[in-house]
Amino acid sequence: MRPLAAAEKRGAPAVEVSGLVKRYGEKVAVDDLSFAVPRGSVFAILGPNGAGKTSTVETCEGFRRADGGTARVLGLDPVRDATALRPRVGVMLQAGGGAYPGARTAEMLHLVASYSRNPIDPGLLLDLLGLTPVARTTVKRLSGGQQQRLSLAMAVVGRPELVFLDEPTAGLDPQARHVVWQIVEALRADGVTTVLTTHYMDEAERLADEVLIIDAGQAVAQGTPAALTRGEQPTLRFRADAELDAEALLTLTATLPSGCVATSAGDGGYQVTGPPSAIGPQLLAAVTAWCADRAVMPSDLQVGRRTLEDVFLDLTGRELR
Ligand SMILES: Nc1ncnc2c1ncn2[C@@H]1O[C@H](COP(=O)(O)OP(=O)(O)OP(=O)(O)O)[C@@H](O)[C@H]1O
Repeated sequence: MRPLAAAEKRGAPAVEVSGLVKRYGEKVAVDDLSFAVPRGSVFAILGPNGAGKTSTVETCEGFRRADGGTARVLGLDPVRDATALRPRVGVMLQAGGGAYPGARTAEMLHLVASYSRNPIDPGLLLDLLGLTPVARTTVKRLSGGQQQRLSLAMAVVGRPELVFLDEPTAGLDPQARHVVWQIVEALRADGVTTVLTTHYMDEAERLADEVLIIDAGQAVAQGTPAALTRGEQPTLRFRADAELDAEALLTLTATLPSGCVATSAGDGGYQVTGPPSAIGPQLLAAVTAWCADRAVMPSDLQVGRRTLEDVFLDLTGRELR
């Protein structure tokens, strides 16, 4: 058995980033970012396009050098100790990169598996990820989604201790997304640490033990999804098949229990906020009665806590996508 590294003995984080700075010329992509990923956890880095997610993980993967601060991975330096880290860390690059275009799918996965002492059965992974029908197809002929799934298989086949997944489900169909989620859950059950980047809030909420929200290279919030979305104000949300202008929203507000206010949430969506005691059956009845009076059909009606997207909007005034 491999002797335990000193960092493991101390229960040190799997990844520890401290004051990280990454620049491209004048552009500061990562701006004094610090976070720690506990071993065995799923850690999601969430942020809009260009927030600095890929720059951060690629620095941790040893593909980029930090311009300031430090990144420690399994207690080691990702650039200097790259050789020692390679068998212990799985990497899934953005958009499914990393496979040789001329290799066949199964051949590629067997090759990666051959670098590991105790790999997962490649055939099993191909099956699980729906790649068996294209096992003999060359990588360059795979669809984008198939390349992405192969890239995930390559990241996990060697039973790494830590996996970096850069937007693992971007562009995948719902069924493939669920398979990816199941794999991440299986990794966690096996004690593997996963760091993933995403701009899907539902993915982060479903998978992550801890979420770091970044914007313009800086951390804007960090915590468990439950802690981040534990809003002071529960909210009722709905969509309507007709536009509700400011005047309509005022008349709706006037019919609601005291303290409740109806506002537009943009994009055909509306929300009612108010004191927690008022967000209940009476409110629901008042909203639907008002809609019925005006022959407005409400849809996607839900009462609940804030989503990570709401948190992000509150923090930055911008949408997550
Ligand atoms: N090689 C590069 N050269 C110049 N600028 C870069 C380079 N890579 C990234 N950037 C810039 O750095 C910023 C952060 O990019 P990065 O890819 O890390 O963000 P991201 O959060 O992963 O975005 P996305 O969700 O679009 O993948 C962006 O403004 C991007 O344009």
